Amino acid sequence: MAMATSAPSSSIKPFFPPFFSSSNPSSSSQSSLLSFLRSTASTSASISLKLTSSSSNSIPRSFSINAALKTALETSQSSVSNFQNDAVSSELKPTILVSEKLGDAGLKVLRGFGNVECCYDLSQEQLCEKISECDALIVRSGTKVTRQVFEAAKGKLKVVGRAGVGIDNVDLQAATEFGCLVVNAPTANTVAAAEHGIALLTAMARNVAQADASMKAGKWLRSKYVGVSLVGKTLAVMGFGKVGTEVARRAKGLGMNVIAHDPYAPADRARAIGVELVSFDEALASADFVSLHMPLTPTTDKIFNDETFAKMKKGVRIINVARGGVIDEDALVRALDSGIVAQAALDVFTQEPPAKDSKLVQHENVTVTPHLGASTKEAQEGVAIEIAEAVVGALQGELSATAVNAPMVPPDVLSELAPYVVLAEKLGRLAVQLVSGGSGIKSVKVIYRSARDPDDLDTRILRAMITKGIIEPISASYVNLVNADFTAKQKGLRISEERVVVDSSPEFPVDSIQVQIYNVDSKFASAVSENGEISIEGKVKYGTPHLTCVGSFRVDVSVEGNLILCRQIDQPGMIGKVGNILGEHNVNVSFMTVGRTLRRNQAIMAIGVDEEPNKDALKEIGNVSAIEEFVFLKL
Ligand SMILES: NC(=O)C1=CN([C@@H]2O[C@H](COP(=O)(O)OP(=O)(O)OC[C@H]3O[C@@H](n4cnc5c(N)ncnc54)[C@H](O)[C@@H]3O)[C@@H](O)[C@H]2O)C=CC1
Ligand SMILES: O=C(O)C(=O)COP(=O)(O)O
Repeated sequence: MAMATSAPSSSIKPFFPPFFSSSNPSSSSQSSLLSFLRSTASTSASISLKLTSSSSNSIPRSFSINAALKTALETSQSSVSNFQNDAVSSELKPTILVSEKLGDAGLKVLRGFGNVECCYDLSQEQLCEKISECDALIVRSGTKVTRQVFEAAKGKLKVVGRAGVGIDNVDLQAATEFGCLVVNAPTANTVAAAEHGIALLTAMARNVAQADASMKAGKWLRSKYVGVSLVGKTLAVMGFGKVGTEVARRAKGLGMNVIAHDPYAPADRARAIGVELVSFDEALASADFVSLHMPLTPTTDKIFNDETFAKMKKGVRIINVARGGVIDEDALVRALDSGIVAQAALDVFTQEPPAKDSKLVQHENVTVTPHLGASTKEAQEGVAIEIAEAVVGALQGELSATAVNAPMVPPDVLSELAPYVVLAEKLGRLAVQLVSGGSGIKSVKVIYRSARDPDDLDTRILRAMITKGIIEPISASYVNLVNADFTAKQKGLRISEERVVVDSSPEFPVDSIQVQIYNVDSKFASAVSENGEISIEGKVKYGTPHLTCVGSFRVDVSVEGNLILCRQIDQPGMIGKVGNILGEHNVNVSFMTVGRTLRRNQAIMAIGVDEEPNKDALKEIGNVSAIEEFVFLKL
C-alpha cells in the first residue's frame, strides 16, 4: 500500500485577497497588524462570498467581488482605527511613500488607509534606501522607478501608483518580475494636457512668450512678432488617443483642418469628429502644424529625427506635450536652424529638467514650459483621487481597472468569475500535490468546459490562479496575477489551454475546469487518467468550488479545509472505519463522497477534513486492509 504525504502548502493568509495575494517569504515578517489586516480582509471577503451564495441555489449573477472586497476594506479600516490608540499603531499600517507633489484630496484618501510619507526630491540612492519599508509608492513623471528600486524593495513593495498617464519612468518589466502591480491615473489629466497643447499652439503661432519676454526687457517690437493664423491650416495629430482626440476637437473649433495618424485608432472614432486618419508620411507631408500625443515606447523613441523632419513641409510648426524622447532633440535643433521647422513649442524633454545651456530650450524659435501639461488644480486633484483610490484598492486586493502590468478584467466579468478563481487556484494546488517529488513539472493543460462561445470566456485570471496554485506549494516563489505568466516561464512551466463547448447552462461562465499535468509520476496512482497524465476536475456548485473528478473516478467534495483521497476495494463499512479513526484523533470530517468504477470493484473516497490528521491517524488509515493507497492534501 502506498502512503503519501502532501507537499508543504502556503499557510500565510493573503494580504491581497484574492488576486494579489503575496506569501513572499521575504516579506513574511510583516507586522502583526498587517497580518491581522490580511486575515480579517480575507475572512470578510470569504464570509461575504458564503452569505451571498447561500441565499440562492444557483451561483448568483449579482455576486460582487467588489462588494466582498469593500467589506474587507471596511473591516480593515475599522481595525486600523481600533489600533489608533495604540502607541505603535502608525508603524503597523501599510506604508505609502509619495515621492512627488500629490493633490490634498488624494493624500486624504491615502491617510485614511495607511501611513503616508511625503518625501520629495529623493535621489535614487535615497529612494532605494527608503523603499524596503514601503508597501506602495506613488510617483509622477519625475521619479525614476528603476530595476534597482524593485530590487531594493526586497519584495515589500506591492504597488506603484503613477499619478498621471505616462509610465515610461517605471521599469514595467522589473515590476512584473517582482510581482509588483503598476497602476496609473489615465483619465483625470486628459483635458489639462489637451488644453496645454492648444495653449502652446496658439502662443507659438502668435509669439506670445517671446513678445512677453521682450516687453519685460523694455522693448516694443510690433513688427518682429508678426504671427501666423491657424484658421484653414492643417494640424496633424500624431497619436489619436485621449489627449490627441481632445486636441483635435479643440483645433476644429479654431477652424483648423485636422488629420491624425495613429496605427491603432479606429477610423470611425476619428470620422465621428470630422478627423481623417492618414499614414505617418502623409501626415508629415501635409501638415502645417504637427502635435505629438503618442506614448514613449521603443517604437516611438526618437521617431521624429533628421529623416522624418526632412519629410515635413518647410516651415512646419511642432508642438510636443507627450514625451521629450519621441523627438531626437539634436535633430530638431538642426531642423530649426535650417528652417525646415519654423517653430516648436515643447512641454516635455528627453532629460527633465533639461541642461541650462540646452540649445533647444535657448533657441529663439522655441517656446518652452516645464512639463506643465497636467498641472491644473482640477487635473491634479483628479489624478490624486484616481491614483489614491487605485492604490488603496490594489492594497486590498482589488483588480484595478487601470492596472498597467496585469490583465485588466472588467468588473462585471470579474464578479462573475470570482468563485471560479477560487476553484482554479485550489485545483492547481491539489494537482501539484499529487505529483511525486513535486518538481519537474513542465507541461500543464487546462480544459475549460463551458456552454458559452470560447471567445466569450476570458480565462487569463483563471490561468494565473492555476499557475499560482501549482507553483506556490513547491517553490519559494510567490505568485500573483502580475507575475504568474512570467514566473511560469521562468520555471519552464508551459500552461496550455483548451476551451470546449458543452451542452450546459450558458448562464454560468464555466461548467468545469480540468487540470492535467503531463509526464510526471503521481504519488496517488488513481489520479492518473487512462492517458497517463495526472488529471483532476472541479466545478462551482451553489457558488462553492467542488472537486468532481480524480483520474477517472467521479467524486464530489467541496474543496475547503484539507482533503484525504483513499482508493480502496469497494466494500461495505469503509466510510465508518476511516471516519472512526479520524474521530478518535479529533479530526472533524466536513464532507465525504465515494466514487467508484464498478460495483464491488475499485472506489475512491474523498474526505474533507477541517484539521490536519497527525501521523498516527494517517498510519492507522493506511493500515486499513482494504485501502490500497491514500494521500493527504492541503488546500
Ligand atoms: N505633458 C503632460 O503633462 C502630459 C503628457 N501626457 C502624455 O501624452 C501622451 C498621450 O496620452 P493619452 O492620450 O492619455 O494616452 P492614450 O494612450 O490615450 O493615447 C496614446 C495614443 O497613441 C497611439 N500610438 C501609439 N503608438 C503610436 C505611434 N507609433 N504613432 C502614432 N500613434 C501611436 C495609441 O494608439 C494611442 O491611441 C502620453 O505620452 C502621455 O504620457 C499625458 C498627460 C499629461
Ligand atoms: O500624465 C502624464 O503623462 C504626464 O506627463 C503628467 O506628468 P506629471 O504628473 O505632471 O509629472
